[in-house]
Amino acid sequence: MQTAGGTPGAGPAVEAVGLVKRYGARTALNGLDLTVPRAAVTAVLGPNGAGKTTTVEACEGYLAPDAGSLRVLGLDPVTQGAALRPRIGVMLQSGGIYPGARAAEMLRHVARLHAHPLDVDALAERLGLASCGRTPYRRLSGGQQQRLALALAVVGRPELVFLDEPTAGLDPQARHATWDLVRELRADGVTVVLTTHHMDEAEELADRVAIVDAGRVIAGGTPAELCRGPASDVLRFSGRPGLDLVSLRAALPQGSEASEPTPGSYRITGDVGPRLLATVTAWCAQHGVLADRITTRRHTLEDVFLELTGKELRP
Ligand SMILES: Nc1ncnc2c1ncn2[C@@H]1O[C@H](COP(=O)(O)OP(=O)(O)OP(=O)(O)O)[C@@H](O)[C@H]1O
Repeated sequence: MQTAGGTPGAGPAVEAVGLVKRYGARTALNGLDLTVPRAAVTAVLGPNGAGKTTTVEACEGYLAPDAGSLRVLGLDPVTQGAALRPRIGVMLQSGGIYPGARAAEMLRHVARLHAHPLDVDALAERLGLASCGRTPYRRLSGGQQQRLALALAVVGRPELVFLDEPTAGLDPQARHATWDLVRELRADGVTVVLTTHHMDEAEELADRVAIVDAGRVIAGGTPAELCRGPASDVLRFSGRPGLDLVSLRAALPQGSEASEPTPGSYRITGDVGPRLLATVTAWCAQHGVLADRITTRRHTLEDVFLELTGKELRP
């Protein structure tokens, strides 16, 4: 799929510094800093009410921040919205579509507003919308409405696409079709910003992740960078109680730590990989220890999220 995003411009796609947005006494954004690189997928994660949708809506020019600076494709979304809007695609969580409009008509209408739209029929086909093209929006299933919103966001070949929870409520097949489309957009040089509650979605798709909590970005980086945080991967095994931990620690690679949280149950942290596993089993063999129930668990984005926000990712 060819899009207009193939020639990335200079500078980040989004640069937010110290964004503040208040609704009466409630502060939705509390000094939010966010940089979104071009031609990559950035996932914005956060618990309910963290400020994800508010951030995206500010980027789209739907609301004006009370303080801070915001540039999207180098433009101010509020004062330069007319120049910005044709270059971005927006998929909202819900609403914004006339209930009586038919899916195919809507797609063709939006395609006509752009100079180099995607092939409408091909897009409808791949998102499973071909069979419901004549169905009014209000009669589409929730998943079909969701996929139509995605199609409307990308049909104009935007440089930058905002997808607010793009797979919420979709069945696994539609979810994978959405993921494939996002990967293709990125391959074509499009910048994608998506909010999600699904950790697997962020791990599958995102080049970069920003974790938002209480109106601020509290951590950011590649998924691998975030997972390399202070709490590391864990290898556990069982053996006879009271093993010589001093000797075991001495055998482990630098940066690893061994402990016996409960008698006979051992926990080793560090860079859990084939080398560490081989070291531990070799040490056990040397010391006549039959290590039982060996498990390894890599530190996931979900663990990082929990540690940072104290909250489960899913609502
Ligand atoms: N129009 C509004 N009027 C009043 N408060 C609002 C409005 N929009 C958002 N808020 C509040 O601002 C905060 C941030 O909301 P926002 O929708 O950005 O969070 P979110 O991270 O997208 O949450 P969710 O994961 O539930 O979609 C919340 O406390 C919310 O109640």
